[in-house]
Amino acid sequence: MGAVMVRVESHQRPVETRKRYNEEDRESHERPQEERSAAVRQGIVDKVETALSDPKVKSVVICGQNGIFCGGADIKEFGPKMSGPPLIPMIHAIEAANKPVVAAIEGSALGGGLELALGCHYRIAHSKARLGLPEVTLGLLPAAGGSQRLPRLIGVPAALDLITTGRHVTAAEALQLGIVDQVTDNNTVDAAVKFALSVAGQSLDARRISTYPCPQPSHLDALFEEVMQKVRQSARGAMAPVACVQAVRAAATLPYTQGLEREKELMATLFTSGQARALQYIFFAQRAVGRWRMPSGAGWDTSKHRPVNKAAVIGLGTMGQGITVALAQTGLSVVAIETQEKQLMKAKQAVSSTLERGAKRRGVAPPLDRISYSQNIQAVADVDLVIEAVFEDMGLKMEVFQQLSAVCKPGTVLCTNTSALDMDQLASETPNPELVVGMHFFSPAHVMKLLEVVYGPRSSPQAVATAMQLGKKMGKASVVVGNCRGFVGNRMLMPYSEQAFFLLEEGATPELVDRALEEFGFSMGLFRMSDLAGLDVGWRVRKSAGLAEPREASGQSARIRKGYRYSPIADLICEQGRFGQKTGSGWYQYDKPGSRVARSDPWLHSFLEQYRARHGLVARSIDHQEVLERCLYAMINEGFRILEDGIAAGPEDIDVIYVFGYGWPRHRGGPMFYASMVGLAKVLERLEHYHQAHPDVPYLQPCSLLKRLVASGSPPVHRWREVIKKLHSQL
Ligand SMILES: C[C@H](O)[C@H](C)C(=O)SCCNC(=O)CCNC(=O)[C@H](O)C(C)(C)COP(=O)([O-])OP(=O)([O-])OC[C@H]1O[C@@H](n2cnc3c(N)ncnc32)[C@H](O)[C@@H]1OP(=O)([O-])[O-]
Repeated sequence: MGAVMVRVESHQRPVETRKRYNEEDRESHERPQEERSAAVRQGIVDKVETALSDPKVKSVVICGQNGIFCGGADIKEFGPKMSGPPLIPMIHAIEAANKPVVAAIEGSALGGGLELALGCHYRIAHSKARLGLPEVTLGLLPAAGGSQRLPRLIGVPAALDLITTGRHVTAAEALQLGIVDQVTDNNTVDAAVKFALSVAGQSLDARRISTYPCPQPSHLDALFEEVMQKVRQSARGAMAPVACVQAVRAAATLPYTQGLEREKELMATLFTSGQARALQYIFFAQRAVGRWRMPSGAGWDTSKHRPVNKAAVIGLGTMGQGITVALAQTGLSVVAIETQEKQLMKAKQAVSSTLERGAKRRGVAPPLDRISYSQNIQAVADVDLVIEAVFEDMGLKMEVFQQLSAVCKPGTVLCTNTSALDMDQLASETPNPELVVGMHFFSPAHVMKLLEVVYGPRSSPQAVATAMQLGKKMGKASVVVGNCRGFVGNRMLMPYSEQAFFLLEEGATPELVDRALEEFGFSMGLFRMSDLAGLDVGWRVRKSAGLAEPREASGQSARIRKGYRYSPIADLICEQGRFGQKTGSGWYQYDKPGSRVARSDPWLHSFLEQYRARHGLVARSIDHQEVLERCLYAMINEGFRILEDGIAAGPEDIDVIYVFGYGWPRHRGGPMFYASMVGLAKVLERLEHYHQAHPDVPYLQPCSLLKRLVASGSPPVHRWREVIKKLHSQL
């Protein structure tokens, strides 16, 4: 006997076994998750010990199961008391072995999985394998020696990049970096066994990474200062990226054992932090939204999607161009329709250059030949799915849907990219409203990860399943939501921005509000974001809602709409032609139209003072706490209304929407998770406080679902779905 195989059972089962698993591993699968993970570690310890003590065994191969090496520690197992053998001594025992131990890496070697492989003497990877230390994305750091071994193996700059970003690298890049010793296209385990036999009996002194000196770049201190500054800036308050830099610094400046101690200390500051819980919540929320369900009960596991091999985009404005790029990058054939010739030529150029840039970055050929352009809607006769992205005007969209109904083959799924119009009204323009759904992309559509898939009262589960499958193919975080004004994301944005406008009336400035939101972790505060998106977009929406009509310049009625408080400030500066970056001025001023650097604008400050004087408003000092409570709690309150209305099935849906589409800081878990962290009773009390102060602001009136959750003892966020289900069953 030569090489012995130690097989690692992973917690992520390939797709086909997720729905069913065979009898023999029913026993193992029915054991609690944490017991299973502890058993995996115990299994490795036992098998390696046996192999090392068996004189017939010359070398050992560690491999995974189901084509996956190991996705790391079991996130579900994280808690105060973890059972079974700890990772670090287990990996030390492997590294100290007197027989070669080779890791056969297939699928993923991530986190603790890569740390296990770094403890082995050699690493053989399949060409399709993905490797990385993504702990920072979970609010943690590589805590099984990874932050000490990786810098010793590949150098400080490369290790800093992988550990502070958590990005996965391909096997090819891992070979180039020196993480793996060989890459194979064939059976990895066979290749590893062959390799293990070939190195049997050879000295292993030079193969124990923890004994390596850490390469010292000449400008070590300057390098760490520069990286720490960059990391602090992009982290926007996230703790883990900073701790990752400190851990790698320990590797570069301390002996291995002391570095390992430092790694442990830093991990202890992160492990139970609110941020780690928020990031791990989002990890599972991203997977939970894939298990979508409609109020009818139909869902991901009961609805088969229609095959989509050819898709069409109608209207090649900014959104249409982004959607065309995103579709072409999936390998689909795309028909791009634009009736205006000039716009068609402009769009073709923009789409081609975007695809060329993307292909160059990925080192592949641009899929330009997959797209056919036409001014004639007849060209979509043989497509499987259409995404309409024409100008946001109901009349125009209804016309397009009438034309599509006449042209498209039976069964074609018709999707609208509207962000505010009633998609069910569009469905009425077709003989098959069951085939109509919303696919609400976010600009730029080929970059932004979020996709709201909107079902109307007549949308079929199959049409929803088809849109969700296409969203997955585009690499989107796709969330199924019901049809209502603004769906989920934009609907919650209304109370958020309304409060910000009211705060300006009461004495705040755009700078103060934005600073509070950016310190909270948003990449951009509301006013800077609005200037980027264009103030005319929101103005058009307020006009179509009958809110923005100009009224006489002073007195109470200018600030009342439909009996409730309203702030016309944004409408008034739009009337001045101030639409933000695109016009060179908005809530801030910019050097010239199109420039992105926002500077305080004295004109806007004096405009606010005159506005307050005209309406008899007295400015008062407003602190960051009030800005956060009013803007975020009003948004959260609307989130509860959305859950109550069944427009979103659970808090995870809302949180994934806000993290992937609205810049909500990921390390804060999303608006609903944040509410659970703050404490629902606190959120309710503060809303009641502000509603009492502003009884003419209905968005501040606490939602009954929030009251119900508080009354039932504020259950943890992952239990809200039960309360909501019970609520809906009683309705
Ligand atoms: C000491 C050490 O330093 C530290 C402390 C650590 O090691 S911290 C841990 C570090 N490891 C990670 O960050 C890797 C996280 N996982 C992934 O990135 C991906 O999963 C994947 C590996 C690239 C596969 O993607 P996939 O698209 O093929 O399938 P999936 O849908 O994502 O996953 C399939 C199923 O497996 C579940 N799952 C995946 N990884 C898991 C993990 N690490 N823990 C628990 N569950 C996990 C997931 O929730 C889903 O469950 P369900 O939804 O079916 O119920």
